[in-house]
Amino acid sequence: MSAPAINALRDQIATLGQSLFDRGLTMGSSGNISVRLEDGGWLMTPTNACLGRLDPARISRLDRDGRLLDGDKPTKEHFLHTAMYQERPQSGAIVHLHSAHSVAVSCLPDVDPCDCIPPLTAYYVMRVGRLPLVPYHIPGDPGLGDAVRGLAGRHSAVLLANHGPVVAGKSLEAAVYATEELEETARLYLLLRGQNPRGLSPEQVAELEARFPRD
Ligand SMILES: O=C(O)[C@@H](O)C(=O)COP(=O)(O)O
Ligand SMILES: [Zn+2]
Repeated sequence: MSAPAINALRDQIATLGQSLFDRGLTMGSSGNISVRLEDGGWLMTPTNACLGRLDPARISRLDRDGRLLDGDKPTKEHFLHTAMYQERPQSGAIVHLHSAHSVAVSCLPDVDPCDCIPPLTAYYVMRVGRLPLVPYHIPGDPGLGDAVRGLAGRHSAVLLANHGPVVAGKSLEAAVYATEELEETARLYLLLRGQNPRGLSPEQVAELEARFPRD
């Protein structure tokens, strides 16, 4: 991959990171973003960086073995990102946020750990699908990578208990769109709690999955 192409990806991470941060989808220095490179390595946001103020030149570049090639020290969740990529060869980017409504759902005592949010809307099914809950781990625990590895082959998005969403997409733009859709649907789910909302039927979900296959 040429240096200009890698620099364009660095710029895109900074632009979309700022967009997410400016809309309050993650706070402070929370969240991290990565993009897979053609040589098998990755760009990852540095640890303790604010997604709203990323310097493209300081974004970490790792080789296929996870060694830092340039930029600052990568996110402490690099284990989590690389585990998800290993299970999802079709995915080109991953976004992890502390988006409030998704985090709120991740703290509820009664969510279905196999699927935390019901299929309320068509777009949610098209972009996210079934959302499993990953048991709580301390941030940066390599065990989080192992826990995600068992799920990521079948799910492009997972919800870390008492923490937040991790969403993969074919491209960075696709991963950001899916993360936004997840956050909006988490908000709807919380708005509708206690009202026995009518979700989509299994037949309606199956039709959407056949017509609009996810990555
Ligand atoms: O919650 C955490 O500590 C991490 O998952 C996170 O969101 C930010 O960590 P860094 O990417 O290492 O800054
Ligand atoms: Zn986090």
